[in-house]
Order: sequence, then structure tokens, then C-alpha cells
Amino acid sequence: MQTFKVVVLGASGTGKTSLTVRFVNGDFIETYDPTIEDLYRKVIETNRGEHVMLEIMDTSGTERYLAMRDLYIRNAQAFVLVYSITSRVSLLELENIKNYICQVKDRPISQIPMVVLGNKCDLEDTRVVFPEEVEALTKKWGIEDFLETSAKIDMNIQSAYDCLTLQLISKQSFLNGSSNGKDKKEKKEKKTHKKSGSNSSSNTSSSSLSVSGGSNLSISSSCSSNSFSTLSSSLSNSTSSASVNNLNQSQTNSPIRTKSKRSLKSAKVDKNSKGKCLIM
Ligand SMILES: Nc1nc2c(ncn2[C@@H]2O[C@H](COP(=O)(O)OP(=O)(O)OP(=O)(O)O)[C@@H](O)[C@H]2O)c(=O)[nH]1
Repeated sequence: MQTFKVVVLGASGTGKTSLTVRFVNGDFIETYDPTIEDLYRKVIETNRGEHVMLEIMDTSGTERYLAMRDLYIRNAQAFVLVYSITSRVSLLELENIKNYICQVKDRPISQIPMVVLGNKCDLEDTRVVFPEEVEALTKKWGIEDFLETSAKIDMNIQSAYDCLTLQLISKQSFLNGSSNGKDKKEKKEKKTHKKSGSNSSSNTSSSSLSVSGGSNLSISSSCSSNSFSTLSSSLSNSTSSASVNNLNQSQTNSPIRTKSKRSLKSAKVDKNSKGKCLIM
């Protein structure tokens, strides 16, 4: 079965976790528990009867864990960008995120599967962002799909992932191929290493994450063909110490929480609740 890696990004409190949990488990989380990182899995079925696995990385919206973002983006094939219709700032933040993704991927946005979600659309009374303006904005940015969603009332979440899966399939040649000379050069180098029997780490499928203490959290990675699962286990092994190392500088007494209790959830293929996506 084909697996696609998806990352959910956006400002803190916009509902990234709630949307992901609703999509994967069908539940709604009322309480707010800031995320560090969490990995979910869900199998969905296309209308051709093919099953694809989505590995969804739910990320932190807080600045403290920005260093991890680079790693997630590098390894992902598709992106869910979330803002809240009750926060203009959260919409503005998406422009930076979108630019950053293009920079890290070194590809034009047209080659990157991406959806923009305006979450909390059940909160009409406190709405400050209107769909017309976001539609114009996302068009200007070159993003095909924009939907308003609600994790609370389960609105448009399945549709959002259907759109993303369609993009993933239609842009697959970009995901597998390379659009720049740098990738080609790296592949060539890897081939040369293989031929000469080199045991270099770039040949392995492992991800290594090294975290150093000090005033800055520094993360270096080698993830040539790793999966989020490897990444997640690296992170769950090192996140606590990473976070504690980082926190030790300023917030020694603050407890650090991860939501790893929900990590690596696999949704069973439920014949009745599978996502359908239309492939032309
Ligand atoms: N009314 C309403 N509340 C929502 C919705 N989605 C999420 N919330 C609430 O918003 C709060 C934050 O939700 P989270 O899903 O934790 O937000 P997040 O983006 O993952 O936050 P970080 O982990 O800090 O990045 C929680 O109290 C949720 O119950 C929604 O669609 N409607």
C-alpha cells in the first residue's frame, strides 16, 4: 500500500490536533492540550478502490518547537495549513509557513500538495476572517484547495483530505522526481557511494536526530528516505530531553507534556467510514 506523509501546520490553538483526531478517530477534543508532535495513521480508499495510507504528523503551533518544523517539512509530501476563522493573525501566519515550505522543498507551490483550512467555522458569532478573502488569497498564492472546517461539528474534514489525496496522486511525479539540480546531484552521489560499497549514512533509511542543550535548540537530521514513524520514534525518544534541555534554560519548574499517548494511532479500514476521493 502506498503511504503518503502529511504534516499539519498552523498557529497555536487553531485546531490542528482537533481536526486530526476528528479525521482519524471521529472524536472531538474539548480541552486544549498544546501539542509537541503526534503521529497518526489512516487508510483511505480512492474511488478506484485503491487503499492509501496517510501518515499525519500533527505539529506544535508554538514558537518553541519551530526547529522541528524544518525536519517535518523536509520529510512530508503534503501539507495541511490551518488557521482559525476567529483569528486574523493565524491566517497571516500561513503566508510565512507556505513560503517556508516552498523554500525547504525547493519547489514551486504548484508542485506541492497543499490545502488551506479555515477551522472553527461553527463559531460564526466570533468570525473575523471571511471565506471570500481567503479564497482570493489562496488563489493568489497558487493553492488549489481552500475549505472552511469545523472539528467540533465535523464539517468538511473528510473533504479536505479527499482533496489532498487527489493532489497527492496527481502531483505524484513531482513527489518522486526531482525538480532541481541539487536533488539530482544528491542522487548521483548516493549511487556513487553504493557502487563503491560505502557505508555512508545517506544510504540508510534511518533518521537520526541530535538535540543539543544550550540556549538554542539545535536539530540536525539525516533522513534520506525515512518515514515519519522512524522520525516520530526518534523524536519521542529525544523530544522529552530536547524539550527539557530547552526548558531548563528558562523554565526549570515547568512540566513538559507531550501528547505521545496518542502517537502512532492507526485507524482501521472501516468499510463504512472510508474516505472516498474521486480520481478522474
Ligand atoms: N468551537 C470550536 N472549537 C475548536 C475547533 N477545533 C478546535 N477547537 C478548540 O480549540 C482549542 C485548541 O484546539 P487544538 O486542536 O488543541 O489546537 P492546536 O492547533 O492543535 O494547538 P497547538 O497544539 O497549540 O498547536 C481546543 O479547546 C479545541 O476544543 C472547532 O472546530 N470549533
